[in-house]
Amino acid sequence: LFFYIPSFFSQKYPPVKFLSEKDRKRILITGGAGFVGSHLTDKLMMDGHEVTVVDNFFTGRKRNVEHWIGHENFELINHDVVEPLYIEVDQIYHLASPASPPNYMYNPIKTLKTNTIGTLNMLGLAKRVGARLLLASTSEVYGDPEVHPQNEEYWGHVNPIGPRACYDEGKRVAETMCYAYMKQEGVEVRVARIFNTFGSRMHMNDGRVVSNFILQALQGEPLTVYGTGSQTRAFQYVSLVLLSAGLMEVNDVLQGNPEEHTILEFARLIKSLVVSQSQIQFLSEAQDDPQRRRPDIRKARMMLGWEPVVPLEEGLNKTIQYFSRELEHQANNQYIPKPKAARMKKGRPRHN
Ligand SMILES: O=C(O)[C@H]1O[C@H](OP(=O)(O)OP(=O)(O)OC[C@H]2O[C@@H](n3ccc(=O)[nH]c3=O)[C@H](O)[C@@H]2O)[C@H](O)[C@@H](O)[C@@H]1O
Repeated sequence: LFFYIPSFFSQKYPPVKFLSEKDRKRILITGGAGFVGSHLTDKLMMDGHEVTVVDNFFTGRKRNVEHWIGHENFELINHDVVEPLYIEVDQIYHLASPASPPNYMYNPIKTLKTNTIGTLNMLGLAKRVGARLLLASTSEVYGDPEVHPQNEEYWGHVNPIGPRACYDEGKRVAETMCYAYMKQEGVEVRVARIFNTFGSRMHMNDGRVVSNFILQALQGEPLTVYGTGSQTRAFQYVSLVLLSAGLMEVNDVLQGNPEEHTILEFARLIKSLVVSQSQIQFLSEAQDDPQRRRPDIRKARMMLGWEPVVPLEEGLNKTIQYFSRELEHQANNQYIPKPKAARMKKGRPRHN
């Protein structure tokens, strides 16, 4: 005997707001199953919109959005943005791209295609259906910056043939494409330059510093500091990025937490939050590693009333809890991956 149980009886979803036809938008999120994209998916779903996630699952994971599968407002499409996409939408959040240095350097040509052809495809879609498009850009467009802190007007200092170029230059030309489509075709575009972000749903093998240090500290392995550790970053907890939903209303604002730390300070902080006996191990520095980075968020403050809401330590503690659960989960599955050796290869010495 076969009983049909409609999915709304058997499935529990996070609560979603009801929006009238007029207020409800059809929103496409490329890279919506990734670390940042899946948090944005949650926010826009809970706000009551219809969300279509497009992901090729190179670094994104179905697990990150599985709690929405089957919901009438949600759709998940396994699709690579390098191929054109024909759907009807009102807004596009274009996040698709590997983001961590070891991931984007794994296949630089593919990273370039994703950020160039992928962005052209999404702008073409935006033009065709009259949708507004937000590009998730990055502080990496500044390269190894000569101006500190970085603001919206700074043009950056990028090595166009270095190991990071596939991503840095890919995102730079993606920004250029957005403005060309705006000026030439009248497409409404928004560019958000997002600074170093961390939080739950980062992949264990992500290779960025926060997930590496937390996993190393939790597993009693040495924390791998590249170079002297005197290079700086300003880290924001992922919930902050979600305010970028508001960025659909305001143009070109930097997004980040202006609290700047050296990587060595950061290693010590994580060690103490985890209460870990791990050593700190110094490895050779990564080529073209930006030495100082911090956003000047005056414009965001003025235009959005925007402030970092989650203090660094609180965000780190939440992320530590997330990775502890991940490790337990993996242990139950008998498979404990080590954080990826994320070091970038030093290139051939340059002749100066
Ligand atoms: O978030 C950003 O604004 C951009 O910058 C990041 O690049 P990066 O800042 O180099 O991010 P990490 O790989 O987390 O490295 C941060 C610093 O920690 C160092 N690091 C990294 C990993 C590690 O195990 N040890 C270590 O000392 C790196 O050399 C670097 O100086 C990533 O490329 C992107 O996710 C993003 O677009």
